[in-house]
Amino acid sequence: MDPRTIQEVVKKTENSQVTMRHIEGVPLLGSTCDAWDSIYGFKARGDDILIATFPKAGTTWMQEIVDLILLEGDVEKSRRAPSFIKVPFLELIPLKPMPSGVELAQTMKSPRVLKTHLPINLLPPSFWEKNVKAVYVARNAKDCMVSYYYFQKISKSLPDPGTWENYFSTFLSGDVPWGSWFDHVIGWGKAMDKHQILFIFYEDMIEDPMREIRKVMKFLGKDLSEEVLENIKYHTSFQAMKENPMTNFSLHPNVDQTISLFMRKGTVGDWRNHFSVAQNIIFDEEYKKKMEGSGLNFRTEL
Ligand SMILES: Nc1ncnc2c1ncn2[C@@H]1O[C@H](COP(=O)(O)OS(=O)(=O)O)[C@@H](OP(=O)(O)O)[C@H]1O
Repeated sequence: MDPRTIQEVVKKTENSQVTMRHIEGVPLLGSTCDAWDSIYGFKARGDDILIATFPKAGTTWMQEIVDLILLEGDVEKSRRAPSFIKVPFLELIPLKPMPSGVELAQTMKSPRVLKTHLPINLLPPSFWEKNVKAVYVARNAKDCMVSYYYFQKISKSLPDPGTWENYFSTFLSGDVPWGSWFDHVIGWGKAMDKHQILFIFYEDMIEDPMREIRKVMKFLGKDLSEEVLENIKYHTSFQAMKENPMTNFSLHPNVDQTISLFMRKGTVGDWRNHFSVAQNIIFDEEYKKKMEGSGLNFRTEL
């Protein structure tokens, strides 16, 4: 990316105010709400591949895996641009001169890989009209909460998370950008019956990345050699992505990594270092109520 573009956005961001509003009861960034008609009216193509997640569930990791599968393991080509440019973020409206997700997607050749954090009920209908394949990555809520807390501290596009104590309640009540983790995973989980959705757990990716990469490969209709798959696994490991400027967000104008890194820990169970005993009890009670009958089994440790 042109360094002048980055500087321009950094300056504007410093003076901008983050606002949140609602679309159908879901809290979203004000800029997304302002542009809602163009986002909801987005024209998907039949060969698009959608990566859908609740924030911090492993989106960037899956983006790299999908990109490398499509490129049949060509690492050089995968470094053609930062992950947030090569995979347009559908509902994101960054400050000018950065293009919006929709604008970026419209200029791209097929097959496009697209990112969204939208809950299923807000997804532009053209995705299902065109029978687009979607990979949904789900991560347990406790680790998502911790990861999101740190990300809200470093992202200038998101509201400040406040104290951990306050954030715990805010997250649990679903008052964070993109709303309730519970509604998100349950909604996308149910949609598996009707649409081409591959549901992948972050915890499974940590446990056995090769197994999960193979699932994605098959879903995308590819057949790659063991050697290529090993290479993809290596280049999408936490360490490799942490060192790669194209994936570690060091080139992102709205993320200040002096407080915390984007590639922060990449583990299962970091919530134990943040949840108090009381918070854990409150969380588990709420979780039981909300997730009963969902058929989804999340692991909070391996
Ligand atoms: N390769 C790999 N292996 C393991 N973990 C990884 C990997 N890549 C990203 N991550 C971790 O994913 C978290 C960021 O999530 P997202 O990419 O979904 O963020 S975002 O919502 O798109 O901003 C964030 O989690 P935390 O470390 O727990 O904060 C990243 O470290």
